[in-house]
Amino acid sequence: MLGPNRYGKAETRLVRVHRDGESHGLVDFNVSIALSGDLTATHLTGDNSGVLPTDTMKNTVYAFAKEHGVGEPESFALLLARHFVHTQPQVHGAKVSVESFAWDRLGPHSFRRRGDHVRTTVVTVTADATQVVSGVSGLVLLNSTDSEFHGFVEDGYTTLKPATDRILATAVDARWRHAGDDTDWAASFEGSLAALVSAFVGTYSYSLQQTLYAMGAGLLEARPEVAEVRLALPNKHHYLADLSPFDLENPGEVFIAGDRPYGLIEGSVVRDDAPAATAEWWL
Ligand SMILES: O=c1[nH]c(=O)c2[nH]c(=O)[nH]c2[nH]1
Repeated sequence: MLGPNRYGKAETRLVRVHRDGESHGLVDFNVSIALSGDLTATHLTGDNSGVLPTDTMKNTVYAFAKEHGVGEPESFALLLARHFVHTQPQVHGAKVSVESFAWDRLGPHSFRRRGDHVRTTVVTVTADATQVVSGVSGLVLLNSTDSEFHGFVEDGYTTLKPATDRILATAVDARWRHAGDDTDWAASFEGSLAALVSAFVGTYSYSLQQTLYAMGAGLLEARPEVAEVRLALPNKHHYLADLSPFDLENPGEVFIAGDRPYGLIEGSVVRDDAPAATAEWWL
């Protein structure tokens, strides 16, 4: 028997220049589309009469960018997802994911790509439900103090020493599910990002787990339109360098930046009256 399936065009790279007057606008997206529905025939017999080519999906991205312009990633993803569900009777669900790369303005038509985090969105549309998830990935944060880790379980294999002052660093991968599908997406994203960062900065931490909860709760407090936040926080370990062979003291000043393995702390923070999710959306 054929199990769950979907298909689409992954990673359509779109750059849209808005030439409205002297000063150009620039939008830089990576768009992935996945459609599901009545697709049994193509899998079992090769009958493609219900298959909208993935090539067409790519074309639709570029044509819509011209016809409708491109604003917030959530709005563009909603436009595309609704288009496929509403115009293709055999398509019952559309998932559109967008990575948005930020460019800082250098002049009226000059830009510099911002090197750090990527803004993300995943929109899922079916006949009777719409779900919008926004997020950020690759947001690297570091506190050089105000972090301790001790009181943990010690068994026969434990060698970790308790830490009363350590570096806490992570690359935030956060997604948050909106309660509705009509929000000021730009303000919501900027406010959510600011809330995550401010909780990381402002939390005196006894574990990355505690910081994770503070970040999720901080976002929910700041943004009433958000129902649930999921975070994946790699613990970017920094090891105090042993300088004693050289008769040098090292009171939390020289560190070895670890690469792997790394701790991976994951969790969600959800409003107690949050509406149920209508599609899978874990990271
Ligand atoms: O914040 C931390 N949480 C852990 O669960 C953990 N485990 C570990 O070895 N170091 C840390 N740090």
